[in-house]
This record gives sequence, structure tokens and C-alpha cells, in this order.
Amino acid sequence: MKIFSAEQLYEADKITLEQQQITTEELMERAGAQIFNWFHERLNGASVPIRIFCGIGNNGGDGLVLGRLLIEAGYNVIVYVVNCSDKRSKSFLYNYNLIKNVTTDWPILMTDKNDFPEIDPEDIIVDAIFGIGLNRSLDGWVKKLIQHLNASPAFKLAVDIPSGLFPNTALKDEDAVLRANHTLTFQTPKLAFFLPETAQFAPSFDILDIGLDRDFLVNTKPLAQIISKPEAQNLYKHRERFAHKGTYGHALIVAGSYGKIGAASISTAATFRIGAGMVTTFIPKCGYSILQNTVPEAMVATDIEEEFLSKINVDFEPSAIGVGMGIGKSDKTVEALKSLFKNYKSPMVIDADAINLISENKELLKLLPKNSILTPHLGELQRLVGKWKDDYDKIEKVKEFSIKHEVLVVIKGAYSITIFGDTLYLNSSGNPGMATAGSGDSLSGVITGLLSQGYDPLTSCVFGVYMHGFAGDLAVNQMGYEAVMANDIINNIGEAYMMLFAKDQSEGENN
Ligand SMILES: NC(=O)C1=CN([C@@H]2O[C@H](COP(=O)(O)OP(=O)(O)OC[C@H]3O[C@@H](n4cnc5c(N)ncnc54)[C@H](OP(=O)(O)O)[C@@H]3O)[C@@H](O)[C@H]2O)[C@@H](O)CC1
Ligand SMILES: Nc1ncnc2c1ncn2[C@@H]1O[C@H](COP(=O)(O)OP(=O)(O)O)[C@@H](O)[C@H]1O
Ligand SMILES: [K+]
Repeated sequence: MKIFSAEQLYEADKITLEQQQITTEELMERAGAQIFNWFHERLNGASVPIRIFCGIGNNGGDGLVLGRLLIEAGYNVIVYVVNCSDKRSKSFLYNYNLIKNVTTDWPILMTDKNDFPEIDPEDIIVDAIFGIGLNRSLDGWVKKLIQHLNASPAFKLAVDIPSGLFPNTALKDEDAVLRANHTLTFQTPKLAFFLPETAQFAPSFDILDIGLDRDFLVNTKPLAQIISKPEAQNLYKHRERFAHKGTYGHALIVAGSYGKIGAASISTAATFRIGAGMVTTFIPKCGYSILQNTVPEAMVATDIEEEFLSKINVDFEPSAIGVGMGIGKSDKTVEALKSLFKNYKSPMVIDADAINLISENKELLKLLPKNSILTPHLGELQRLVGKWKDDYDKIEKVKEFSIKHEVLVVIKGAYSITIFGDTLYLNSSGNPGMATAGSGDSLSGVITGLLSQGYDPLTSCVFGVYMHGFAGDLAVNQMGYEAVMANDIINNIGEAYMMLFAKDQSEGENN
């Protein structure tokens, strides 16, 4: 699924009106009717008071349509107009007039904080104050109204986007945004719903299809693409009947140091589970028996050093390399990385301490093999690209980095983002149960294993991040968030493959 910017949505709106020969008011009726249907299916005529707060733009217009339809269906509705300006939109006015056909209770005009109503915890609040037309932070009594609504425990439903939130630009005042319990968003979700600083305002949402022009939606390059099950299904490659282990490559995992050999084991196991044909793991000597015991399927090659890596040397050409998990930051390891980057042409996943070493030794940047995949968590990312002002600045910095060094970057976390040049992919699978040591090591193994099987670097990232999160969701379904350990994610990769095409799936949240 695609995420469009506010500008693109206005363009889609315009093209839709032309192509479908409809008026803005007709499109607004569709939007309002979709929200009404959502309510009606759930409330089924219940008499709970529904307080609809409407702004004076088209978001407010949607609220007025909803109010009219709910009143017609016999619901207990109180409509407010947040009258912060006289510049009412044409479609707002059109619907403002229509509502008087269905009620003698004219909407209540609010002009300052004396007009704030008392709200019962059982009431329902509908936020149709501002939508994607917000162009500055809320202030004055309107900000106070938002705070008044936020202070209420009543259920808050936002129309299109919580008021005060910008769909695809940075938030400046987080006290001036409605904290919606749920959002009904039109046509495509907004980027702000997925980013760490703003997702809290729209913790859950449904997408309402209002029939915007298909050609536009299909042919326009979006701000970002959300990867959910249907997209992941399209990326999956079937195994060949006559395949042998060589078909799926011989991957190399370069990992571990004294006290961190587990990182090598985890990554190696994940490389196998996702389907690599063979895996050799290159570790310091101290890890030899550990690795052979924990992942007997793997071949093990060791460094001349006992406790850290100093010179990476294997006697085969790896189909893919995953490097960095738990390798520490010894000076000799920097040299090892340099020669690895120079001498090996295999597609590469660069993770953890390898990223930290690049940040500390910028000369390594110049040696990064083209189309390599870097998988930093936020700490590693900040060391790599420097501090960012906000989530959008972070994305811009990573885009620049990706373009300049011709690499792919996976920003790990909730809704991990894969950035390739100026293209963004947001992952929908995964959950907070995966916030556990070693979970990132298993991801680097997953991506290496996909590269090894012949998936291209972009698909390896996008599909790998999805499958890793999906396996984490399945693990959580078995044992709850707290108990999940990295190995549980790995042990559910098989189930994730099986469930990828299953009709009756039981995966976790948001996919
Ligand atoms: N696109 C689509 O496909 C469809 C869109 N639809 C709906 O339209 C919504 C977008 O409507 P919209 O463009 O009228 O903008 P909206 O969010 O109502 O607010 C604009 C008003 O707010 C004002 N204003 C801005 N910032 C402010 C501030 N800080 N403080 C105070 N005022 C502020 C601004 O005034 P001004 O900046 O001129 O002062 C202007 O008057 C969209 O979210 C969806 O719900 C559907 O109906 C159908 C299909
Ligand atoms: N709240 C979350 N929601 C979804 N995925 C998460 C969440 N927390 C962590 N993850 C995933 O778990 C992995 C954690 O990686 P990382 O922080 O590198 O762990 P480690 O360094 O301990 O191996 C990433 O793939 C990340 O996307
Ligand atoms: K809103």
C-alpha cells in the first residue's frame, strides 16, 4: 500500500472530480458516508452521545456530513463548530446548510474557551476540526480545546488525521495535537502515523476507500510504500523442484568476539532458517566449539586471533556476506573490515559494530561495496549520519547517505524503514516483543540468507524485514511479548513462511 503526501492527495482529489465528473460536495458525501457506516456497524443504534467537533474547512465538512447522517439514523448527536476563522470552505457551508434539514438543533458555535462543553467519559468525541489542510501549529483557544478533549477519558475518533498533526511534515508542538484513540483515514494512511515521534497520536487506524482516481493512485510515486502481507507474498520466490544446496548459495557470516559469540550463532541460525543452502561462520578462535555446538549445520572458520577478528580469510566465494554482529571495536578489526570491503565482491549486509566502526573510521565509507545493506538501530544510525532534528530530517539524512554511498539502509525499530535512494518502504510486521537482545542479529542473518538465495538487495531487505517481523508476531502469539527471545523469532521463520500464503492467518498486530 502506498502513502501519499497531502499535496498528492489534493492532486488526487482534483483529478477524481474531473475524471468522475463529480463535485467536491459529492466526494465529501462519500467520505462522510463511509465514516457513518463505520459508526453504524459498531453502534447499531446505541443512544450514547456523539459529540462532533467540526472545523471550518473540508475536514469540518466531513464532520457535518457525518452529523447529518447520524441524526437521520436516530443517533444522539451534538454538533459543534470550532469557529476559529470566518474563512469557511464552500463545502463546509454547503453541509452547514444541509444539516438544518434534519434537526432543529443548529450546530453550537464555539468561539472561545467558555464554550467548551463538559464531556462524560462514556461520550464519543469525533474530531473533524482539522485535516490535511493544517498549515501551522494550533494555538490560542483552539489549542486549549484540543487539550480539553485530550483530558477527557471519552473515546476519541479522528476524521482523516488527528487535528494538529501534519500528515508528512514535522510536528512543532506536541501539546497541540489531539490524541485520538482511533483514526478513520481517507484512501491512504498518512506518513505521520508510522514515525516514532508522531505515531502516538494515531495509535490505530482504519483506511476508508473513498474512490479516488485509480490511475493516479497506481501511477504516482508515493512518499513511501507500506509492506504488508500482500506485498510480501509478491516478493516470495518459490523453491525449484530440482534445487540442491548450491542453488541457495554458500553464505558467510562474519561475527562475534569474546563474550559475544552468541551474536554469531544467532545470525548463522537465522541465515539457515530463511533458506540459505550453506553457511560458513567466521569467528575468533574462542568461539569455535560454541558455534559448532549451537549451530552444527554451519561450517566454522576461525581468525588467527583468540578473542577478536583481525583478518578475514575464507577459501570460497560467498554468495552473500553478513558482517558485524558482536565483532567489537578492536583496531585490528578495522583493518579486517577494510580488506573485507576491498577484496570481496559478494552482496553484503553490514550490521552492528561494523556500522559503528564505519562511523568511527570514515575512510571505510569510501570502501563500502555498492548496493550493500546497512541495518542500524537508532543509536548506530545516529553515529553514522549525525544527529537529526526530527523524524523527517532523519529520513532526509538517510536518503542522502543512501544516494551518496550507493547503499541500502534499514532503519530498525517499530515500522522499520528501508531506504534505497529516495524510495522508502515501511514495514508493518513486528512488535515490541522483539525489543530483545539478539533480535537485530537474527535480522542480519535473515537478509544475508535471502541474498544468498539470489534475492536482489532491495527485495532481501524489504522481504527480510517483513518475514523477520512476521516471525516475531507469531512468536508473540505463542508466548506473549515479554518472553520472546531472539531464538524464538528464528524458530518461527518456518511458520512465517507457511503462514505467508495461509488464508486463515493468526499473525500479530498491524499486518
Ligand atoms: N483530499 C481529499 O481527497 C479529500 C479530503 N477531504 C477532507 O478535506 C480535508 C482537508 O480539507 P481542507 O483542505 O479544507 O483543510 P482542513 O484540514 O479542513 O483545514 C483547513 C482550514 O484550516 C485553517 N487552518 C490551517 N491551519 C490552521 C491553524 N493552525 N489554526 C487555525 N486554522 C488553521 C485554514 O485556514 P487558513 O490557513 O487560511 O487560515 C483552512 O481554513 C481532509 O483532511 C479530509 O477530511 C474529504 O472531504 C474528501 C476527499
Ligand atoms: N517495538 C518494535 N516493533 C517492531 N519491531 C521491533 C520493535 N522493537 C524492536 N524491533 C525489531 O527488533 C530488531 C532489534 O534490532 P536491534 O536493536 O539491532 O537488536 P540487537 O542489537 O539487540 O540485536 C529490529 O529488527 C527491530 O525492527
Ligand atoms: K481531524
